[in-house]
Amino acid sequence: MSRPIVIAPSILSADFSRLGEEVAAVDQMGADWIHLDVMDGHFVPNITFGPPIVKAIRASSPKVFDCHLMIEPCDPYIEAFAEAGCDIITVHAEATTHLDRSLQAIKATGKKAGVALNPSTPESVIQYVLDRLDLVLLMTVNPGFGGQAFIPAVCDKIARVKAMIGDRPIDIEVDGGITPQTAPLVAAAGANALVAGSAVFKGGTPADYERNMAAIRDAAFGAVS
Ligand SMILES: O=C(CO)[C@@H](O)[C@H](O)COP(=O)(O)O
Repeated sequence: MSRPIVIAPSILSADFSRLGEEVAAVDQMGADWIHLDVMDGHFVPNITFGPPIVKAIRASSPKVFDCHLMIEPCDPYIEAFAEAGCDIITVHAEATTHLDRSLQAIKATGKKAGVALNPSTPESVIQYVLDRLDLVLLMTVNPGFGGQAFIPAVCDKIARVKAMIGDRPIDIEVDGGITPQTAPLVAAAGANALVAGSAVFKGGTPADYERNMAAIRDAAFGAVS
């Protein structure tokens, strides 16, 4: 059975000087999840924020906090992100030698577990951990920055991952270059959770966010209904 379409604004494109307000605005304007991009300047060439910021914005929205850890190592920080209020914690397969152990560590906190794959990483790396997963995040850009161009070759991988997971209740999330133009491609291939940063926050007002999220959602629905 198909999973519901989820729109997850990436706060990487929000105004960081008003982060709490920005999170509340996308929540009230239709976001299903809030996507948190955690970058370490080592696994990816950019640095964002850590558990104290997550904790500080937790009160701004009751929605699912969907935490994408672009950090290496990841295991030493899982508990801190769980305690800060993340609901889903996703680690990169490329950032952990022992993926199964990292997923067990997430599950031990009581949170949902996800694995992210860079565009060039084959989907076979998740074959033996499928039963530990709540979410597979397929990067549609190379991680590190917002505003990059969508990589269409990932659509084939989305379809292959959908076939691999079968009836398991696992969300397929995509992240990078998602717009009303690319949303139908990923939704038709089998993705149901769509992360978007620049395409949601462009314009800069809550009314823009509402319109931008609705455009992405409508485009994705149009491809699957
Ligand atoms: O994880 C990342 C980048 O590494 C993303 O979440 C970006 O923040 C998406 O930004 P857009 O491509 O939608 O602008």
